[in-house]
Amino acid sequence: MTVAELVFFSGTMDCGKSTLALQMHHNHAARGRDGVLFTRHDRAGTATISSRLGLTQRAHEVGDDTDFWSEVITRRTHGRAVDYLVGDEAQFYTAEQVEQLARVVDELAVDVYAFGISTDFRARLFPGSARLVELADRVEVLQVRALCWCGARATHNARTVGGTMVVEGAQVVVGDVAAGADEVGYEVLCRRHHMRRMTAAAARAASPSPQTLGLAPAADQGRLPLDA
Ligand SMILES: Nc1ncnc2c1ncn2[C@@H]1O[C@H](COP(=O)(O)OP(=O)(O)O)[C@@H](O)[C@H]1O
Ligand SMILES: Cc1cn([C@H]2C[C@H](O)[C@@H](COP(=O)(O)O)O2)c(=O)[nH]c1=O
Repeated sequence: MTVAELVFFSGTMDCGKSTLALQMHHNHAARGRDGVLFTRHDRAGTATISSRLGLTQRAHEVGDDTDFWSEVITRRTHGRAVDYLVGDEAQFYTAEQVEQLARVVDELAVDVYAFGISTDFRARLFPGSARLVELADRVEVLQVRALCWCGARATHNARTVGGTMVVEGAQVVVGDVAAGADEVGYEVLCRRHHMRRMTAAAARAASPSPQTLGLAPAADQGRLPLDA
């Protein structure tokens, strides 16, 4: 008999979190464990967990009024086992909801696997992610590396409009890394380029063909492309 855990699987956007969430659910369900899926504000729409690899699955949409303790108790009262919860887009959960998740682990012996980005476009922790870092038994960084345009490991999420990084705006704006030219989008960057606000488009503008030369743009002067 293992002790239940609260695990926070964290990484930048587009590093495979939702894919792993659905894989973990599949593997646990295949062994007869009873799990419940939750998400909040998935790009693909309400009450959905979607992976860029093409998997999608229905899930329960978390709202401000969701109480994870009640969610488990109600199901158990109706005869379900509820062995584990999978929570995607956990950065959007409230700090109080993360505390409910910790209580579900400790007092109801339910495993909780939470997936989300840690920091927003300004490199500030989301309140839900901050509480997860504070309370989780383990924080797991995903093994698949999302890469900055320079080839370094991407560690930060930039918000872009037409390829230009913006630093003003609401903390929550649902979007994707593959956004159209005039849309609000996102791009993953290493810290160095996040702090310099140097997106791929900005790097191209600074030096038209850095990849051809095998050198970082002059304005950047540093790591070689794909020197991860
Ligand atoms: N066409 C593709 N071929 C192979 N892998 C892909 C493709 N598109 C996306 N991926 C993989 O899917 C990952 C994104 O998975 P996803 O679960 O949607 O990420 P997250 O939930 O972290 O934003 C990418 O990092 C990449 O490894
Ligand atoms: C950086 C940042 C991201 N978001 C949104 C954008 C996406 O809808 C999700 C992250 O989804 P993914 O599955 O990890 O790709 O978060 C946001 O609202 N605010 C931000 O600062």
